[in-house]
Amino acid sequence: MSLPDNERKLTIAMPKGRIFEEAIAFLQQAGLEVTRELQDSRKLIIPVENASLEFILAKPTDVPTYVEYGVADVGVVGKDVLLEEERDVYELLNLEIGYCRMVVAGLGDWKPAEAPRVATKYPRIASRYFREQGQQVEVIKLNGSVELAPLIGLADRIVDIVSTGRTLKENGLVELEHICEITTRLIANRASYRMKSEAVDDIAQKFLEVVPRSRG
Ligand SMILES: Nc1ncnc2c1ncn2[C@@H]1O[C@H](COP(=O)(O)OP(=O)(O)OP(=O)(O)O)[C@@H](O)[C@H]1O
Ligand SMILES: O=P(O)(O)OC[C@H]1O[C@H](OP(=O)(O)OP(=O)(O)O)[C@H](O)[C@@H]1O
Repeated sequence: MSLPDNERKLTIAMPKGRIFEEAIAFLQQAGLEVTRELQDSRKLIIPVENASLEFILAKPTDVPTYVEYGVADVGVVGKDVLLEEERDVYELLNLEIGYCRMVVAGLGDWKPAEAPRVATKYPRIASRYFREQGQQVEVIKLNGSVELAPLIGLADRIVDIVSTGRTLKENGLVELEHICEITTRLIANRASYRMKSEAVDDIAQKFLEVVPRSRG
């Protein structure tokens, strides 16, 4: 028995930006049809005819929002965003791409301050981490160029993502504490997971077969 269209068609939220190309390569390896339109155009909604699929291209931090509200059934997003946004979604699979790590960093001669201030794009992750460490700090939210903060005296430490380590090094900062490893995840809307279980399982299964190849 074939399912009605609204139970088969799956909307996938994809993150624009840094992990887009790696995520697209992952989709291709999983056998999904990746059209020129998805790769090259400025369109934000890209249907895949014949495949009962539709992609929406979102800012990475918004992917869990689209999925929580069910306007996307599934989404591809970094663990950092999931930890920070705390959206009510299912985390289905670790795709093991987009590897980076979340760290505490500071100047090489860093010493504990009397009124410690931590600058970050990730205030929830930072607050949770220092609370768990039993340390009282003031967390200052920035939207980018976080490494600037200790250099100009806004904060004594930062919580940020490191991948090559180049940004820290070129700004005279060092990694002080490791918070967690970050990779890209497949997430699902809770209702879609039940109502469109066949289509969601199909994607998850296809992705699962690619994971061992992305490891390493
Ligand atoms: N070196 C890195 N720095 C930041 N994010 C990285 C890095 N390596 C992998 N990632 C992943 O890429 C995602 C961020 O992508 P991107 O920088 O395009 O998003 P953004 O932070 O919304 O962009 P913008 O810089 O425009 O605000 C993160 O959620 C993370 O999982
Ligand atoms: O270890 P690296 O390979 O140097 O990468 C880490 C840098 O990349 C990210 O910044 P991004 O380029 O997204 O710019 P932003 O500072 O505006 O967030 C992150 O916040 C670090 O600053």
